[in-house]
Amino acid sequence: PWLKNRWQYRHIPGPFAPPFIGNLLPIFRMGLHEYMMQCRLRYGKTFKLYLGKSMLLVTADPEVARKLNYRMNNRVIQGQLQLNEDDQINSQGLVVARDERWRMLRLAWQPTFQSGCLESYAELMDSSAAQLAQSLRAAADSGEPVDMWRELGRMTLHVVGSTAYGVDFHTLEQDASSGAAAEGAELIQACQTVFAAGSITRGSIYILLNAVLPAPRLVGWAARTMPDKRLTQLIQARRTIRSVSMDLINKWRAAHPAAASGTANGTANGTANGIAAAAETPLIEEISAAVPAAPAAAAAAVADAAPAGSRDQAVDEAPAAAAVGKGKGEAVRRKGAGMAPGSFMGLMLTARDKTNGSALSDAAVVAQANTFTLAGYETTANTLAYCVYNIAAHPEVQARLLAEVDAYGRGRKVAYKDLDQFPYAEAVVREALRLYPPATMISREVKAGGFPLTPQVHVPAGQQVMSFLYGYQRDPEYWPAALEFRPERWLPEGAALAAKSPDAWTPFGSGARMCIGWRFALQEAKIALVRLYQDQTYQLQPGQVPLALQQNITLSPRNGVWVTVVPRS
Ligand code: HEM
Repeated sequence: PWLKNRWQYRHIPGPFAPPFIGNLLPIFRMGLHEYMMQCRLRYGKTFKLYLGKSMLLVTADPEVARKLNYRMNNRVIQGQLQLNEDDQINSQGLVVARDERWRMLRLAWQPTFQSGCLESYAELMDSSAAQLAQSLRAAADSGEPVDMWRELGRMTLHVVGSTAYGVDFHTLEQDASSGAAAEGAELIQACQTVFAAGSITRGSIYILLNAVLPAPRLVGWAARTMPDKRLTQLIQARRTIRSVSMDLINKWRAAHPAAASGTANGTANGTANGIAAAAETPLIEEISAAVPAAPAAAAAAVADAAPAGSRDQAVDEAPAAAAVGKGKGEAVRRKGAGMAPGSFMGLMLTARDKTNGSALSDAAVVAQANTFTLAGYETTANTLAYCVYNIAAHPEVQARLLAEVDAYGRGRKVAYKDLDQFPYAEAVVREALRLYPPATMISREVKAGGFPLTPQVHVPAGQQVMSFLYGYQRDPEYWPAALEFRPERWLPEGAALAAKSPDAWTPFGSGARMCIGWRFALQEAKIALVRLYQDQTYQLQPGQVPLALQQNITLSPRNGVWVTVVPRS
């Protein structure tokens, strides 16, 4: 395939790539996102590069990316090491699922993100943000610098616990040395490890070998037999997250005995924290007996949803660059069927495949919960950390944000009905997502019929194409003052700085497979910004401008965002 690829795509420009290692050396040196940016500048909007032995076909043209994302529904998850049952479990999550299975899962997830639910999450998000602000107050008193990236991660995980599962993950407690707070700290550590250790450049040597050597089984065998430190940490971290998910299933079953009684392993067999027990729990097991009907609200919501994959639905939902600042999502304020916070697990456990009536196995439910926990943790924490960094680095932005926050009222809860009162905070979030998109590129597998990547190159079915959104979101062809942090470009007054293409801002992807949590994330970020700036500001520790970035699974601050917390008078 290596030789065939090189021949077949010889007309697509790209850097010289030696066999096996491909372009890994410069990628190691400057990071994948920066290297791809260089390729974009040197070779144009369509190029190829080699991530070890695998070729990446890349488009940095937002219009081509839109066509690709709307037409293709599967993504390729590259070079996964198959180590243990956690890999089998995680391959069933919504991010990885394909075709009909993905469609079924997407429908099952959807009610969680409808307006009715988002409304009920607002209070929980507000409470988590207020708790974080309160805990940062202690840092203000002591004058000790804090890493806002990590602090914000404590909050985003707290929000996942309360909104999706109706539990307190205890990640916001000040003293994490024992009890539930220590378990919360363990969960945070596990999430951080998954994101840090899963990358080619910073992860286990076996992840690198798997990218380079054309012998995945051999590498898999060696990794299982002689795991290195990073891999051992990764395996342990995944086990921790899975245990928490399993514990949440058990808790749900214990709290809903009537609904759970119909399930094969519907007994609450967790220990106090579930972490020890879950490792022994037989996970890969189908729910065989009659399954209770989905909760009425969920069923109604699923029935109402447009068929996933339809272009209309995606267009309706997509937060296109051009639309922002005008209607600001009236469409997304449609009232959905209200689900109580914490219903995610119930939705998953009672979801059924319409085609054959089967329920999700426990493994599949664990996979969805793992996905929610991880997706809800890292991306939003990164986004908010980029906001804090940029606000601190731009005094004029901070002044305007503070004016908006003060106009609402210091110490006041941020209510869902008032979210329209923070256009500037929203502009800050959108601008941070433009310059620092946590996902720098997204993948699609070309389906039958192929895809016209350029007028000369028709990509055949099965091939992966990446949309390099980090590239076009920073491209002066689409953005005036492209590399400047200018939130006003998202407001009517900043029309001269607005995007020149409605497709040039896609931090959440696009098409039917677009991020399912985008409204959740924007809402959380906005509420958090208001709360965090009500009583304090954050001053950057010296030496952090420009911010050092690194591309692991997400684009994250390489050394965190270190600030001193300054109380407001
Ligand atoms: C600022 C925060 C976030 C960013 C920047 C982000 C970005 C993305 C992107 C770029 C994709 C791929 C879209 C595509 O392929 O077209 C994605 C998918 C996904 N995101 Fe997010 N995301 C964020 C927050 C969240 C949250 C809070 C959740 C909720 C739990 C979430 C859950 C997911 C899931 C499940 C998918 C896969 C959807 C599918 O394949 O159908 N994300 N996200």
